[in-house]
Amino acid sequence: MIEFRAVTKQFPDGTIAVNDFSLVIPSRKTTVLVGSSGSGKTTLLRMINRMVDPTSGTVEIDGTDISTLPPVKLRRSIGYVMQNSGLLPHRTVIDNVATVPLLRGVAKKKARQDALGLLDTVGLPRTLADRYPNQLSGGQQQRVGVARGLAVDPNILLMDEPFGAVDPIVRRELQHELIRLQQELDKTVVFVTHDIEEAFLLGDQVVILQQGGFIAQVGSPKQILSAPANDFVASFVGAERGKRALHLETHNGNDVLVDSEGRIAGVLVGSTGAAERDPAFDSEREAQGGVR
Ligand SMILES: Nc1ncnc2c1ncn2[C@@H]1O[C@H](COP(=O)(O)OP(=O)(O)OP(=O)(O)O)[C@@H](O)[C@H]1O
Repeated sequence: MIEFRAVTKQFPDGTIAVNDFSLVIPSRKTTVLVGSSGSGKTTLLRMINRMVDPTSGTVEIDGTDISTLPPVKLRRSIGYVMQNSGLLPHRTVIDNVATVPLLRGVAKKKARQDALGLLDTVGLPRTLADRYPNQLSGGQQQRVGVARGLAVDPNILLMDEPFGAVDPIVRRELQHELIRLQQELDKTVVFVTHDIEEAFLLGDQVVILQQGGFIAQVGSPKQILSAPANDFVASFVGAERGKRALHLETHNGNDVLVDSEGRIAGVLVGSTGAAERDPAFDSEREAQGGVR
């Protein structure tokens, strides 16, 4: 469990990025921080691995105040995946994935072997192992980024807009891969996005933020969709804009996210998942123009 207790971050230029923020992030679930640009999402994420330290307040992991832990050691024990994959351009795929384990002293042969296994995990063919990042598609690069984030077998995986730079179809593929991975790996995932649809698809817990890291609402997608806490949340969810208004429907016993034009955006995490394998569901999706 990760806990923020009354955390404030003021940068040296006086900007208060996060003001008196408190939140419990449960273990082995996906928590999504969603909000518009500048609401403090990245700052909050980076406080979990001490890339940023709070000005006041504490961040705890499993009851330990992380300000008492050495930052580099902490950082190397937590997976971090960022937008544009953050891969080192002059290193091959396999070397990128193995970087942190090597830094932590894992033998070269084992680090390489483990890295090949991680390519399997994220659905990349091993034949890509010796390519350089610029020889991969954007989606493949992001998968390598996820493999690298998983390379130290972390309990916690931080993801900062990891799918923000890829086209919508690849983005949807990566989102579904992440749902699959999460069912398999059972990590505590903290995911940042400005896309509410992505937040609802991936999050067990969704945190809607306003400027200064002010929590407009926190809850499961179902709770937020069925009872937006205030006008801000309602308009963020799209309830008042009409066009992209999201709502829940039940299909084959699953909670399905549907937009105002009747298109199915996906099956909510925590649903049984049966609909994704149900041919009836596929034909229904096709009839509605498919998953976007
Ligand atoms: N190093 C810094 N120095 C000064 N101000 C900063 C610094 N980093 C972030 N900020 C400011 O803190 C606020 C929150 O920034 P942050 O990057 O956490 O927001 P965000 O929600 O992740 O935004 P985005 O979606 O655009 O990435 C913004 O006003 C930003 O300009």
